[in-house]
Amino acid sequence: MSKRTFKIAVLGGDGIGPEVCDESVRLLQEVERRLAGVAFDFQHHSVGVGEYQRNGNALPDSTFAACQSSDAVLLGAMGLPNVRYPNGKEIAPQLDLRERLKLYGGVRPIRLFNEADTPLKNFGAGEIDFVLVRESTEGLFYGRDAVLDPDADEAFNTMRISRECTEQVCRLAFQIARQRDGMKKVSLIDKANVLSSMVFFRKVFDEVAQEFPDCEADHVYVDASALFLVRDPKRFDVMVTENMFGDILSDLAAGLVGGMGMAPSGDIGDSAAVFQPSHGSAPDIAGRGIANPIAMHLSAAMMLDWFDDDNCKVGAKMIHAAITRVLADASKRTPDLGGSLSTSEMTDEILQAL
Ligand SMILES: NC(=O)C1=CN([C@@H]2O[C@H](COP(=O)(O)OP(=O)(O)OC[C@H]3O[C@@H](n4cnc5c(N)ncnc54)[C@H](O)[C@@H]3O)[C@@H](O)[C@H]2O)C=CC1
Ligand SMILES: CC(C)CC(=O)C(=O)O
Ligand SMILES: [Mg+2]
Repeated sequence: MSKRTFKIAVLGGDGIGPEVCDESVRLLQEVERRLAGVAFDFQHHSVGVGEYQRNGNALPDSTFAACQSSDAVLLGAMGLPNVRYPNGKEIAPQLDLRERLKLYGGVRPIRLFNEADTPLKNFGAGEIDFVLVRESTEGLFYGRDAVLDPDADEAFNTMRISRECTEQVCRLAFQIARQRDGMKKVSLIDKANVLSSMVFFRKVFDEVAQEFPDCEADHVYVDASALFLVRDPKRFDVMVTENMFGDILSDLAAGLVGGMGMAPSGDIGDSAAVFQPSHGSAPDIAGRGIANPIAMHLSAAMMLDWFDDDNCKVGAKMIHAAITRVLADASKRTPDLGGSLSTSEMTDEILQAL
């Protein structure tokens, strides 16, 4: 039987990025061995701060071309707080990737695997379970190219909300709600009480909602949503919001289920996708082999699920089930969650549970 081959561009990046990314490649290779009919062709590329320091370009053209021609990109993390472009901003080629590949949908699932990992009281495994969908190519991040005038007494960044991206991201959110075994409810997180850009976002959301009469459409202001996430996360099924609000709320949401090491992500477009944890390069723990690889592994599972292939979907379920089994035992944790396992020991546990 001939195997279907998926070409995967692997961009480890900076800090703990390569540490967790290499572990996910190891996990995927084991999944590949166990699945009939699927092969993964991993192609590693150097990106991020190291590449910028060596060659002056954090995302070389050849690497971008490789990402374009791959079936998906697996990315660790990029950027370091102390390494900046001459204009003062951090090296963040992951944002260029999202924009250039038109990855409008930043899909960030939040799930509690074990009651031991949440700071909230009275929430058991699976009782915090929602998806935050963040528009990933515009919003307030659109203003990131604004040039700072060193002599000016004020600075501006523009928020862009386009009909095209808003329709796309809202449609994606409703499609996810439809597929999930949940309340089939999409909550728009906005600031339509203050910003006209958000009034427009809400108008487009309400129009898209008409296409999904089987789903409930809800509006929550972003400040109140921060409160509700902490007080009553069960009110959310799928949330959809602009780029910066989603960036902030997705870290808050990660904190409900054990922190950044538990928060996977996929940046989805119509013809490309990048899968990476929601966390950054974590320079405070980089180089010690103690990063939690679960967010990266769950992102890898999202990638398999996104491939239009039944075998890969089985592989995604295998990874999810193995992680669920391992995390059911609260003693199996990396130090961020109070345990003593290293990054590779945590992966070994998951491999054994596959
Ligand atoms: N997608 C990306 O590539 C992202 C890159 N960044 C960049 O990463 C750098 C560091 O940013 P921070 O604000 O410190 O955010 P961060 O997400 O890297 O770290 C925040 C906190 O979470 C912890 N943490 C993160 N991932 C972890 C893991 N897998 N296991 C255990 N603990 C983990 C860190 O140790 C730290 O205490 C910055 O240069 C930032 O711009 C930040 C977020 C996303
Ligand atoms: C460089 C950052 C803006 C990336 C980030 O924080 C994220 O993807 O969540
Ligand atoms: Mg973030």
